Amino acid sequence: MALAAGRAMLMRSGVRLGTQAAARGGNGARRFMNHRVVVEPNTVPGVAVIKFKNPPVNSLTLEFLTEFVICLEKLENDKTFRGVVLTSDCPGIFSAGLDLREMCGKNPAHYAEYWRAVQEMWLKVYLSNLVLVAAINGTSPAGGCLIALSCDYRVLADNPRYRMGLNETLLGLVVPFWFKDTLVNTIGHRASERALQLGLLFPPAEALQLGMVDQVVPEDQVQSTALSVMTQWLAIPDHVRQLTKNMIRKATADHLIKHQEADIQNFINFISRDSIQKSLQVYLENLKQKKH
Ligand SMILES: CC/C=C\CC/C=C/CC(=O)SCCNC(=O)CCNC(=O)[C@H](O)C(C)(C)COP(=O)(O)OP(=O)(O)OC[C@H]1O[C@@H](n2cnc3c(N)ncnc32)[C@H](O)[C@@H]1OP(=O)(O)O
Repeated sequence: MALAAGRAMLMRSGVRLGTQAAARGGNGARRFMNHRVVVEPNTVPGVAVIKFKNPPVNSLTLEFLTEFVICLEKLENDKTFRGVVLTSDCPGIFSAGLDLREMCGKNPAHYAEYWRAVQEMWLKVYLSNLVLVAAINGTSPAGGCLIALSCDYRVLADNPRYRMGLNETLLGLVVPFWFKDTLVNTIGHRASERALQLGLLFPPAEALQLGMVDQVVPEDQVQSTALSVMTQWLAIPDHVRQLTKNMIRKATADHLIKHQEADIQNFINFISRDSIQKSLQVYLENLKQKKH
């Protein structure tokens, strides 16, 4: 249903589905390209690399979210793939999180469509049958951090400029319960309480200490490390690993699935408030100002 809506949206925006450019790379591997998400089968059999390519900062626009979900779905349905590495094609930035312009100055119907796309993306990543390893080669606040937290394993580049965390309170936003649940499941209750209230963004050493990431490695080794970790995960038969993953994650996902419509309505009510719109505009303005 969501996929169908996404396809319709992409058709409206002029993106042709089923006609991804396919080219052969130097090693003979096929390389699929959408506009904003690039999928590269890798040298590790059964593993694809998804590169986020939505410059300048890989913000999670409606179109990006739709392409990303369709890509994951295609890989899941193609039985030659068992694992995916998620990484970024934008230097220094994994993802800047939800696109602030999607949440500013729009109408309730747009907010509903956008929030449903955010929910569907999270459910798709969180419950994926594939092994997902995040190769975090840049900063990843808020929604960007959520994507990484929803993977099975996280490798972060050792660069003190790269920060990770759920910083929603710094934007005047209340973190959705399923963002919170994902963080609590990863770093525990007490650490989440502090991180979420203060909107903390952690440098690599602290992210590692908290358990927000599993490994910190030199920047030029992020993808190769993610691929070698993948080999270990793929040594486990898919069906037992998938059933185990589902058993662990189902309750968290079901919480959103059960309250999906109420969560959309809550988002619309919250984001439409004048005070929230004002603080998002100020935040965007501050991002612009810091350049001058
Ligand atoms: C009930 C629930 C209600 C609400 C829940 C809503 C949940 C929201 C979760 C989120 O994900 S909110 C988004 C949080 N993201 C951030 O706070 C990141 C903001 N961006 C930055 O801190 C920086 O841009 C950066 C560190 C990612 C990159 O810095 P730098 O390389 O210096 O680039 P610029 O800052 O110059 O940015 C370039 C360009 O991109 C625009 N931009 C940046 N982030 C976003 C974004 N998230 N959405 C839309 N646009 C973004 C920025 O404004 C610049 O645009 P110009 O037009 O000025 O070039």
